[in-house]
Amino acid sequence: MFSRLAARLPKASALNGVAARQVRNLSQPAITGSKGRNMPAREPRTTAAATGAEATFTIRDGPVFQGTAFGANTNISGEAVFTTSLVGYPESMTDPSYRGQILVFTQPLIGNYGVPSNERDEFNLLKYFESPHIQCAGIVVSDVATQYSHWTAVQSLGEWCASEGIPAISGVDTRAIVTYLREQGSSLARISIGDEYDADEDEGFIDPGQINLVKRVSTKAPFVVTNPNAKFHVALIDCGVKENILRSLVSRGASVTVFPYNYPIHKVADNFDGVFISNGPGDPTHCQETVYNLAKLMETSPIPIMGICLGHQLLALAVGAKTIKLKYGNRAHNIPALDLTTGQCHITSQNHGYAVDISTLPSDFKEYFVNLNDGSNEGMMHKTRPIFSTQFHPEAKGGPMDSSYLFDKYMENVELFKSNSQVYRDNRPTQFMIDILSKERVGVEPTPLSNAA
Ligand SMILES: NC(=O)CC[C@H](N)C(=O)O
Repeated sequence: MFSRLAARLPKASALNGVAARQVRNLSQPAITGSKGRNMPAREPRTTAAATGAEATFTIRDGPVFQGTAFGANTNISGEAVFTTSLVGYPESMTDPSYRGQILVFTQPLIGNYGVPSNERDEFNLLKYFESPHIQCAGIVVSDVATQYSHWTAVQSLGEWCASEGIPAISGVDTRAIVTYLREQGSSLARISIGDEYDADEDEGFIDPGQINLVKRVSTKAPFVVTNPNAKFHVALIDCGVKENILRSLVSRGASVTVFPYNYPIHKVADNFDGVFISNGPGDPTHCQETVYNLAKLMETSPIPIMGICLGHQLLALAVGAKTIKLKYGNRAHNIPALDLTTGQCHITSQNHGYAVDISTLPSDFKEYFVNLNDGSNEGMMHKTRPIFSTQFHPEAKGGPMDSSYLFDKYMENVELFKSNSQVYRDNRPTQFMIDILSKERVGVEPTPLSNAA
């Protein structure tokens, strides 16, 4: 019914942006003894800045755009995708879900509020970034601001890109690029610095859709984000988790143990009050181990589960549904999602190229949210058990906080599960947990992609 309704609605213009709202300021008790979030300092990249050099943005089998470089002096290729968000470039660029992608901004002026510091909050989580490094392969903007002004800014966008080894191009017609991508669908592309890109020297275009990117961004060993006043302990499957997902859980009274994406979670779920599946890059069908583990988990444990974005897609695959690749995806901070249980519309933050094919959902699940722009699926829930997931990002960094109540809903499920649990647990770590707590987070460095992943 709602898909038909959505089909009748006029298509919202992709450029019809609404300013993102302020992110809530969380004031929470100070944390002690937090382990694992101290990523090893990274050696500065050797790539030099290419500021002012000629640069080319080439779409495979498509148009070529000449512009000016303002980031690192290096050539890359990847999937060209566009975001219509007006603000939040530091958050988007550090979101691991953008790994392997060249991010085209439709907002014409980017960089005017600079780049913030890597300051951490009371939970030892990054305050202004969603991971310690830039994750997208490169960026494309119409007009880059070299002068910046903001109380959190410590450097310009160009300086940041150069120090992180990320090429960037400005002075190109991003409207023409987006028009092309909307008509042809998301395409492989290349940023080349210096002489015009020579097709004869084509090294091939890297297709991130063919690579298991989750393996690259997931933690290599379990680590814990501690809330000293935690009432609950949640296990999170890290497929490329954003800092604000961790913060959204920890600030609601949970300590979170973060596991590698392929950790056999069903074997350790007994130690936890809830399981959470994070966002992440690439095609969900690459994560077959995670899908298997989740299916086993749901078969053997009544534990509450919540998933976001890739987490939603993996949960859907685990219950036997299918995922599809969208023509060009949804990347914006103002996408309307209708809650089918209440009839309320929420303005949501999104970044995805794949979606769940809702017609393949098994009968014990129902659709939870639907996208009012294109009718695509935005979430699902189990009909009787505390399991639900969303395609959009309730943690919304950046973006509107309309749907942050979903974390409250999850924590209610976790609380209920814990209080009904037969085994008394006082939040002191089990021997299993002590073993895990002794490990630090293993840093995950951005590495250049190759098709031979
Ligand atoms: N933000 C995400 O988790 C993205 C999920 C998935 N990689 C997609 O593009 O659909």
